[in-house]
Amino acid sequence: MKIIRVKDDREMSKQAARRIIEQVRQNPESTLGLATGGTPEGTYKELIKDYQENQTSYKQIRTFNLDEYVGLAPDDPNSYHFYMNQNLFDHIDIPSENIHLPNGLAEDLEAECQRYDDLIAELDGIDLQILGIGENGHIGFNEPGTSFQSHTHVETLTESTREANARYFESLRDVPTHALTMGISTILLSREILLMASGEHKAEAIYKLFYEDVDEQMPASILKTHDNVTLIADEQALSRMEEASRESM
Ligand SMILES: O=P(O)(O)OC[C@H]1O[C@](O)(CO)[C@@H](O)[C@@H]1O
Repeated sequence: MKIIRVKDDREMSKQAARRIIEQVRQNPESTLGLATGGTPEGTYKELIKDYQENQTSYKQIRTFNLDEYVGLAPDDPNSYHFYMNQNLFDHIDIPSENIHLPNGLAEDLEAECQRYDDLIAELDGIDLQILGIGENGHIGFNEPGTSFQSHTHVETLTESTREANARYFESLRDVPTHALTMGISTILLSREILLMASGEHKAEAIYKLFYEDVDEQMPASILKTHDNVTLIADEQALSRMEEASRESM
């Protein structure tokens, strides 16, 4: 895993945006895998800025988001559909038919998961996948204990994830208990992965990522087996890992 160490969230966002823009320019028909949450917000702002200043076009780009809450409609302000429209899609020239997120309102959730995986495969997979990391090491919504062989599936959210994401909701009670998420094996099929982390609250997860074995209890640890992963992390997120490496010298 390649590591790019940056000063802060702003630098992380710029570095990630730079790589995404390069991908879009080199292959305007790329398929991007996108994430939600706090981590990629600055990156999406940078993409919008670049679109306005340099007219980088997304007309032929296709996107697949990692996850969506079960039970939230696309126009629900807490849904990841809404987040993506507000934070990126409404501000660039991507056609709506090129945008894909799992449908959290599907009547048959199992069939919806299968449809999502089939569509990713049909469109020849993901060229560049953006990932954040949960404080408990989750990627997408794959919580600790999820099989590394998992495909897109319904995940029961842990209390710690619901608490971490409650900041977007009126109260913890409103945070859905389940989500649809690309599985670990779905994520690993991406040809390139950009993992992003910023802030001290991510320091423990990043430390475990490097200092603990590849284990299903630490979902992000599987990324160490992929041959094209770059971690872009800021000083705070790297602090615990760097402290441990200093101590072992
Ligand atoms: O970026 P945050 O808000 O810290 O969340 C970490 C990860 O957890 C999720 O919210 C769950 O999918 C991701 O969107 C994100 O990458």
